[in-house]
Amino acid sequence: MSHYTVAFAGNPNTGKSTLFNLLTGMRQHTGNWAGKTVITAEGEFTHNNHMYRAVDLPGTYSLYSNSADEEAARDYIIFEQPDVTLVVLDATSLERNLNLALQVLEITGRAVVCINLIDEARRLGIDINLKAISKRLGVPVVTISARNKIGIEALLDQVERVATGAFITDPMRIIYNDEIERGIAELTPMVEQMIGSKYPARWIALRLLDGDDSLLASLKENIKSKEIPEAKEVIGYGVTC
Ligand SMILES: Nc1nc2c(ncn2[C@@H]2O[C@H](COP(=O)(O)OP(=O)(O)OP(=O)(O)O)[C@@H](O)[C@H]2O)c(=O)[nH]1
Ligand SMILES: [Mg+2]
Repeated sequence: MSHYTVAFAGNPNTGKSTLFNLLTGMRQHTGNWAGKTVITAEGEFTHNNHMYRAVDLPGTYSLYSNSADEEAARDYIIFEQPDVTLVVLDATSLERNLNLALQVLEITGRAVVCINLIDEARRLGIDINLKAISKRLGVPVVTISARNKIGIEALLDQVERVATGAFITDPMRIIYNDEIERGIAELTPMVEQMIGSKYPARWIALRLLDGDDSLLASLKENIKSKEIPEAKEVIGYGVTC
């Protein structure tokens, strides 16, 4: 039996813990207000003879180090490198929710996008073009209702395909303006040299250009490389975004 780790990421209140509880049989606190999951919870489930460790991350609007929750979710995805990051989106506010999905895809292609609350979207007459979204994002996209237990098997099939490598993803990557891209192109090889190729160098370079010294502090803590410089040595090196 293979073992995989699946991390649940998403905006607050998108039903991550509802799905987590359904799959693991656990009782993570759920409810209709944001910020309930403050501590990362872990549980287990099986699907098609594979065993999964599920990790319920705190809900975040971004991975830009604006809060302890964002730092925790960001660090888990970067340093723990789950086999699959399951991005849970609210079908009734896709535009806002997709922002986080794009950020996750900049860090890892080992992702599945799960559009939850499809029952609510249907009630509101929202029509979602699943094929188009999936093609654009380059990873499997599935609609579910965690509360009504709809679409769960199909979701787990896609998680399995990404976990086992049966689905080779082609994650959408944002191309920034020339100045930022030049900064990224200069910094990325330096980042790779500092921390090796195991980590998402392009994304880290982008964040360093943006002055994200919390990320630099996490790199220092998680990667015991003497080559990681002080924040002030890197930040201010490139363009101001
Ligand atoms: N209509 C509908 N409501 C849902 C569905 N899934 C979850 N909910 C509701 O959405 C609310 C938020 O669910 P949670 O599971 O707590 O959301 P969360 O993403 O863990 O929230 P945070 O921990 O704050 O990030 C709860 O009231 C759930 O009952 C669904 O498929 N349909
Ligand atoms: Mg939660």
